Amino acid sequence: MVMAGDRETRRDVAWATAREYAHAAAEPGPPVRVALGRAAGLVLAEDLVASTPLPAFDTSAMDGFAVAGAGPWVIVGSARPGRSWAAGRLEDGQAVEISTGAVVPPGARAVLPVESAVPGDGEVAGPELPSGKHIRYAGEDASPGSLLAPAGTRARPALLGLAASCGYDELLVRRTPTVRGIVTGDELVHDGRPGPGRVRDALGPLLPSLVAELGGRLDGLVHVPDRPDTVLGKAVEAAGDAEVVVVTGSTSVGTTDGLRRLLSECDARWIVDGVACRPGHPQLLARPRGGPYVVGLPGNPFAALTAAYTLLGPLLAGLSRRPLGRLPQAPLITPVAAASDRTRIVPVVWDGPGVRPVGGDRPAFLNGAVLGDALAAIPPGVEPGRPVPLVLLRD
Ligand SMILES: Nc1nc2c(c(=O)[nH]1)N[C@H]1C(S)=C(S)[C@@H](COP(=O)(O)OP(=O)(O)OC[C@H]3O[C@@H](n4cnc5c(N)ncnc54)[C@H](O)[C@@H]3O)O[C@H]1N2
Ligand code: MOO
Repeated sequence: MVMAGDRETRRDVAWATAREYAHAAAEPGPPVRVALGRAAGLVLAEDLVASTPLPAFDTSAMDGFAVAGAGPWVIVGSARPGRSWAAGRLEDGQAVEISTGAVVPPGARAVLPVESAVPGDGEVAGPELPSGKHIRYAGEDASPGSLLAPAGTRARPALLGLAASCGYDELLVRRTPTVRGIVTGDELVHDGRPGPGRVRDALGPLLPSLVAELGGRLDGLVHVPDRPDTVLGKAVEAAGDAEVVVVTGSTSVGTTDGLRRLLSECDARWIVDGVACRPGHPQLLARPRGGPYVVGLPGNPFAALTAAYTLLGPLLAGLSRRPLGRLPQAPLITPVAAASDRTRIVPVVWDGPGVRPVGGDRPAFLNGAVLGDALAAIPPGVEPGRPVPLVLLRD
């Protein structure tokens, strides 16, 4: 368990530690019960366990004949999905024509697939089959009470199908954390081409899908000028009904960058005050008392993106009680010099057994992140050829 520290201990935190701090700081709200059809994408708040044996009954894995004893077998009836052969127990020398998914009659020893069956007059012959062949026995996949998915698993399509197979009509899940966006910058324009003194806002357009990808829901976005400070303060206050407020720009030390000052003035608890990485160094995470978490992303767009994967992603995971998990690792095929004192974050593509930098990764340029499969987080001082952690940009 990572404990909260004072501001000094939260300055220029190592990149991997910053992720842990953000994750550990999250205090999720109570879970809610929702209909299965509304649970897509939400995170389980309790373990998913099998409530019945799976399959729930002995069932045929093949279209053919359920047979008892040695052949040839006299055909005494048929069994279809949803319509069982109800005439009691199959005796040796008898067969029931059966469809895949139908209940296997008691007494049947195996299912003879139709392709192996030799039809006769009211009977069927075929090769000898090992006992149990092509029968899926009740409880073979899971017995009642067995753990199918732990709390913290996201309800992806397979989980929804599995829950339905088990007979669940509702699931206990975490609400998707709500996020409010505040984009700061007097120089920003929202349409047309960039030009001298005109910077096209890149973060407003990317925030909704980035937040969704990281497990939250952006439920509002405002643009505020850099000055006066009170404007940013009022915007943060107005966003108080969201769980997380993301402020872009304003993270640095210039006269127009008021976020740190604002958070200090309201006596916020500092969770991360700068991360020892490049780009993204000035990012921050703090929580004004009784208020939402405030994530500060640097204004430079690639720096903001890397910062979102560093602090916002782990925070949102924590708010849904999703585990942080261990990042996948791979070596860099083309060596990249590690920095001595900070993590370097570099977009990379897969290349055989490793990854290689794709370029286009200066702090304001998103091209590398567009083309990359992952962001490699190259720890300080790591030796060339060693595996480095990867934040995947694509599934
Ligand atoms: N004296 C220092 N100056 C700076 C430092 C430092 O340590 N000492 N750190 C630099 C680093 S690193 C970064 S990153 C930036 C972070 O600055 P802010 O978060 O305060 O952001 P701004 O100053 O407002 O903008 C920086 C840059 O990004 C452009 N920008 C801002 N918002 C957007 C947007 N929505 N879409 C596209 N581009 C945006 C803005 O025009 C600036 O060019 O601070 C350095 N300075
Ligand atoms: O850290 Mo800044 O984010 O390098 O550009």
